[in-house]
Amino acid sequence: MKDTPKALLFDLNGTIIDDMHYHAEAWHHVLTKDLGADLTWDEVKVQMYGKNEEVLARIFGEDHFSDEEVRKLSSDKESYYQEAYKPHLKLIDGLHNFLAEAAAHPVKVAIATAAITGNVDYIVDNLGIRQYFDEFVSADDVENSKPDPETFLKAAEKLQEKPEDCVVFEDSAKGVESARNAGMRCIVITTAHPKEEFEEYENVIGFIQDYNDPLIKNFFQKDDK
Ligand SMILES: O=P(O)(O)OC[C@H]1O[C@@H](O)[C@H](O)[C@@H](O)[C@@H]1O
Repeated sequence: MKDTPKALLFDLNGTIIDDMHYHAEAWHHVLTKDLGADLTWDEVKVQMYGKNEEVLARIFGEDHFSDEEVRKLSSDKESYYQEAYKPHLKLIDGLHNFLAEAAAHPVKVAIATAAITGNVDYIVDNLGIRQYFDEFVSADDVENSKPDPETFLKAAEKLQEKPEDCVVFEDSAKGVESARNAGMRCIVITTAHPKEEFEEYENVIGFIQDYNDPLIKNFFQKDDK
């Protein structure tokens, strides 16, 4: 790849694993069945970005729930999600090879996600991939989640790299927007959203369907010369 980055920042949900459908199901259950909100499946999907407390505040208003209620609703949502997704837990095709290849190159690697630390641990430890990551930034580490740039800026800071030396891997428009706000280039994986949804983002440098794409196969080519 031209201008090989010094750091790779991976979003988690939809980017490392193809699980956004299960987040949508869990949110739909909590919001419509447990809380009785009048929201369609598509409306739930539109609201489903950022930290869990941000999702709840967007839908019900800032002070609608107490902190305790927010914690309980968030924990319910993650329990539904983890139980439903567990039988399907697997890395997106080609990612294991790409992470192993990155480990053999002078590039730092982090997970930078809107998910809570409990979900990061659940995914990373069940898949046995913790050793591939130098740092983790989750919902619990930031004041404002995506599309705010804080998640990606914090990851760059932890890795001691500049935003322009980072490449972000993302699957959602709000995530790409967050990377843009952080001044970072972005490769979009089209697991959950088609290419057309990203037209307005000039920081997108490529689209992949999975990590067997030629863009990924040739990622470190310049280094190897
Ligand atoms: O930043 P990521 O890894 O794409 O995570 C996004 C998702 O993280 C989940 O934990 C939230 O409950 C979802 O609402 C959100 O969409």
